[in-house]
Amino acid sequence: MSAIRVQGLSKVFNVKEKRQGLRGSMQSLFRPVYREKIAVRPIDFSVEEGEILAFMGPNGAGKSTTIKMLTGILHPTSGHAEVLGLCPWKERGRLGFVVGSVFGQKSQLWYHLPPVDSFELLGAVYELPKTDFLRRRDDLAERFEIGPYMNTPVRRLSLGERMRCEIVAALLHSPRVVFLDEPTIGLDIVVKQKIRDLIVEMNREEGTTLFLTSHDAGDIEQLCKRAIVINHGDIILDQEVSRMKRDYLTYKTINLRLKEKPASMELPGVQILKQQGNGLKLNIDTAVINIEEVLGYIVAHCQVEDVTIEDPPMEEIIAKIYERTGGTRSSLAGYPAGAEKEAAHVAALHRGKASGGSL
Ligand SMILES: Nc1ncnc2c1ncn2[C@@H]1O[C@H](COP(=O)(O)OP(=O)(O)OP(=O)(O)O)[C@@H](O)[C@H]1O
Repeated sequence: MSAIRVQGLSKVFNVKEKRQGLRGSMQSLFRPVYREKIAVRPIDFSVEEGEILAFMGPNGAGKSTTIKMLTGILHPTSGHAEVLGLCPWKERGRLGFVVGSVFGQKSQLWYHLPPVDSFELLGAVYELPKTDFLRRRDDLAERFEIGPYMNTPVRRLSLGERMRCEIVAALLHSPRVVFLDEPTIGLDIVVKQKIRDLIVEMNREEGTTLFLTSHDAGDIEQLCKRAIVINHGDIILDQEVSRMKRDYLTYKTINLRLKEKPASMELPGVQILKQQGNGLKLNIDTAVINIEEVLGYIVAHCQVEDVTIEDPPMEEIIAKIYERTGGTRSSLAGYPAGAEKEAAHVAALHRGKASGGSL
C-alpha cells in the first residue's frame, strides 16, 4: 500500500521584483511588480509503506518545497497529494499525529532548554499518556545513546548530538512516515555513519516509511533502495539505487594524509590523481573494486593520519543523467528558457573532464 501518493503537484511562488536605485525602490513600494518563480513543476510519484526513498537534487531543485507541501506547511499551486490517506494542507492537524519531520538546518528543540524538556512538551502536544511517553522516550534515548547529554541545554550540544536529539524528538509519537530533510548535513564522517545506521535500524524495526532528501550520494547509497532525482523542479530520474550506482555513481575519491611518503598504490581500478608530500588523492572505479577493499589495503600498507571519502558531486550526477537521456526527456519540455542550454553545458563540461582530465 502507498504511504505517499503525489499527482501533478506543483508550486509557483510570486516573487516581488526588486528594482534598482532609490526611485526603483519607491516604485517597488507603491507599484510592486511580481514575477513567477517555479519551484516545483507538476510531479507524480508514490512511496510504498516501509520504503526508504531518497529525494535528491542540487541546491534550489525543489526538494524542501516538496517536503513542505507533503507536511502541510505549504499549499501547492496545483495537484493532489495524500500522506497516509490524508491531504497534508487540508488535514495538517491530524497528519501531525502520524508523521514526523527532521529538518537538518532547522531545529524543533528549544535552544535554551535541555532536549528532555522539549521531549516533555512534545509528549503533551501528541497527547501521549505519561507512562507510554516515558517508556518511548527512554527506549529512544538508549537506542540513540543520548542519555549523557539529554539534560544539557541544546545550545551547548555539538551538531551531531543535536541531530540525534532532533531525530528522537521526531520519533516520540511513533510516526508511520518520517520526512528527513538533509539529516546528515555538516556532520563528520563518523557521526554521519552512526546517524545512517540508526535511521536504517528504525526503518527495519518499526517499518517506518522514510522520505529522505540529501545532497550526499553516500546517504542515498547506504540508506535507500530507490531514488528520485529532481532538478529545476522536475523529476528527471526515478530508479533503483543499485542501477543508479551502476550508471551514475561510478567512482569515488579518497583523500589521504599519511605519516610517511606513500609507496606504490598498485590496485586495479585505483588511480593516483594527485600526490603532494604525504598527501594522496585517489580515484576509485567502483565497478572494478569496492571502497572497503581499497581502505583495507591502505590501512594494511600505510600509516594513515587522516582520510576522507568523496562521492561525485551532485552536479556531475545530474549532468550524466542528461547526457544519457540526451537532454530530450519530456521533463525538459517547458523548462524556463536556457535550462536545456544549461543542462547541455554541464554535460559538455563533464564530457571534457572525462576525456581530457586526469581521471
Ligand atoms: N518562499 C519562497 N519564495 C520564493 N521562492 C522560493 C521560496 N522558497 C523556495 N523558493 C525557490 O524555489 C526553488 C526551490 O527551492 P527549494 O528550497 O525547494 O530547493 P531545495 O532543492 O530544497 O534546495 P536546497 O538543497 O538548497 O535546500 C529555489 O529556486 C528557491 O529559491
